Amino acid sequence: MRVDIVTIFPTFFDVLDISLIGKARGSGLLDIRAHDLRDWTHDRHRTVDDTPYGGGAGMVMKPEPWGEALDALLTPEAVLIVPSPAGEVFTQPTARELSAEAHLVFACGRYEGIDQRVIDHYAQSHRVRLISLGDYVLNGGEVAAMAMVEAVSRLIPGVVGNPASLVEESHEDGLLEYPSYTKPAQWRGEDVPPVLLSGNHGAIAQWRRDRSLERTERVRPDLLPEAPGA
Ligand SMILES: N#Cc1c(-c2ccc3cc[nH]c3c2)n[nH]c1N
Repeated sequence: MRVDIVTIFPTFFDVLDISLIGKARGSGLLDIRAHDLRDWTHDRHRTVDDTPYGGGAGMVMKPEPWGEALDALLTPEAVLIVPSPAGEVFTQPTARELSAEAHLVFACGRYEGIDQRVIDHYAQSHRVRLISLGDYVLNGGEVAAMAMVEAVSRLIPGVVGNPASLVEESHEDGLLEYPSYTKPAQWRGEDVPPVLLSGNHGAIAQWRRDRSLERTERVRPDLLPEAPGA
């Protein structure tokens, strides 16, 4: 998978050089490139923003640099992802969907956002998705893009060593994951649940399912599957 990220803070994505994603980049599984939007400006101050038409506080990102950048980076099959609080909320199904794509291009806005004509222009020729990380306000699209790149990349075969570890995770089966334990068997007077030491794999699987349902009912009842006939 190729991922291009356009931002005025390209060094923000240096962290993608480490850990599993860094290894996947090294092995060629992932081709992730961060680009400085200002490389597509032509004035002495490398200007990327201007005052909003209609007045109001803040600045809006100019369309010209974005047009030159996206013309240079978009391929016909690319999905253009614009992190935005006005977008669809990013979920594990969204991550799985995007992990099947060959090319993702992230347009990370700042200030009050990107001139709407950029989104409208590329929607005529490409799949464009406005995606929100959640219902809270960030200062720009970079944090959201980073989260999405990690959530999508880890689903690509070969990026995470043991694919089985992707199965029993929160949200992968639509529920929150069960609690996990490791050695020592006793710690500060607390014991590991005995069933986990029993070697009875059926009982362990059932205990884990019960804990997952219990946790989901308590913390995220909205994730519970509808009762049949509800
Ligand atoms: N995704 C997402 C966002 C944002 C966001 C995204 C882009 C820009 C550009 C200027 N301000 C932004 C906020 N806020 N909250 C979210 N969940």
